Amino acid sequence: MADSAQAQKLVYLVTGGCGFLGEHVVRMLLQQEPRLRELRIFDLHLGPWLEELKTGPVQVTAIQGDVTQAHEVAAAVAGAHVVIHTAGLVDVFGRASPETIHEVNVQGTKNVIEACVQTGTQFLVYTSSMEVVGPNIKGHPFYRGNEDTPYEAVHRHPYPSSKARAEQLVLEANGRKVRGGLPLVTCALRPTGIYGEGHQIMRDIYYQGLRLGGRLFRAIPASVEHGRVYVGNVAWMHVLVARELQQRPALMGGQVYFCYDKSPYKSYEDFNMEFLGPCGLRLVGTRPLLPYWLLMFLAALNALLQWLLRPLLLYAPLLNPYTLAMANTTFTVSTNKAQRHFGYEPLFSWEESRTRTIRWMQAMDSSAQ
Ligand SMILES: NC(=O)c1ccc[n+]([C@@H]2O[C@H](COP(=O)([O-])OP(=O)(O)OC[C@H]3O[C@@H](n4cnc5c(N)ncnc54)[C@H](O)[C@@H]3O)[C@@H](O)[C@H]2O)c1
Ligand SMILES: CC(C)[C@@H](O)CC[C@@H](C)[C@H]1CC[C@H]2[C@@H]3[C@H](O)C=C4C[C@@H](O)CC[C@]4(C)[C@H]3CC[C@]12C
Repeated sequence: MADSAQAQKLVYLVTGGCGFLGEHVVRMLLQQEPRLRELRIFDLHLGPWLEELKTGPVQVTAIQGDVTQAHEVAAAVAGAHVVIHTAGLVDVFGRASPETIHEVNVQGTKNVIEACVQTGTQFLVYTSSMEVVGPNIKGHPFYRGNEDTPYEAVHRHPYPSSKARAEQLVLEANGRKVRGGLPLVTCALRPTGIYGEGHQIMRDIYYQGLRLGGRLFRAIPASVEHGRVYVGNVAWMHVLVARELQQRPALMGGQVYFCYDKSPYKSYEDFNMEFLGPCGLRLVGTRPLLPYWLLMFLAALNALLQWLLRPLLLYAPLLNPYTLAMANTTFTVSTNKAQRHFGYEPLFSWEESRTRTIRWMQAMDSSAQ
């Protein structure tokens, strides 16, 4: 066993380390990566909770920065052995312009790649998304597919388009020579809909239900399966893939892996009720209460209102044409590629994932009262 000084020798950088997923990746690294000497957390918005991490044996370096600024990224990457790039603009609600989404998700990823090449960082893990595959603009279902399932990945929306381009750039960069002459080794992880402690959309849906007297109204047929994965398991997969990428570059370099666990296949709304129900909410209707054409009309009306009101205020409801299409299209994965390539097994069972999420929501509820 190498002595502790030799064991703790690696510098990791997590971009977006203060986000919903990023925070779980940061905490998982500190718990599960024994070779960590320094953990750099790069984010546009640093969280106050970072201070509590600075009391441990690992040097935790918080870096406030913008991935769209190449020089800031290069300064943060310089000297890192591994970069986990989770930073991104996750917007399907029309909050940011298409240009801004592209600038952050695509140009920001280009800046991370070039920083690795210029400074000699050899390992890069990118947080991609299921949306790189689908649902496509034709609404084709993807039923329990895997990384090799044929599917017409056609996108028009800025967010999935930006994620698809960024993933492509990361995978194409695999094998490029970095400073010092060694090859850059990259891979991309594709989470489906992540849930768990800190999930803002779940929080928004909960408060929407409270405003409606503890009721949510079914809009999507229960038969439409939507892939979900617990944030702790996604974080664990990031830590494991970053470790094993160093051991098996030939096998794992340039590969994509769906993030998966034992979370059940359910509709988006029914799945959410696994957590919202124990918090006192009720989903009204065993089938959609409104016909789909009326939902499409209301979604289009929301999009029109957003456009009309934009000069005055940001109106960004959950229901818009894109989110309705997404929720209404089956997209689930069934794969074991991560297990076959780098021995991934979920760290948290479905029961643990569910319990942890419910506890978070109940704590959020009690603090809100
Ligand atoms: N939430 C999901 O269901 C889901 C599913 C699949 C993939 N993903 C991907 O996971 C990653 C993290 O998503 P999330 O849900 O945690 O989102 P999030 O918004 O909670 O976190 C994103 C983080 O990136 C930071 N960031 C944004 N723009 C930045 C910039 N210009 N420079 C530096 N930092 C910047 C934000 O401050 C935030 O802390 C994203 O790349 C997203 O596409 C998310
Ligand atoms: C208003 C109803 C129709 C309601 O059911 C809408 C739900 C809608 C807000 C969500 C349905 C599917 C979600 C997306 C999915 O889980 C995967 C995603 C990929 C990830 O990279 C980012 C988040 C998201 C786009 C996620 C966003 C919320 C939904 C659209």
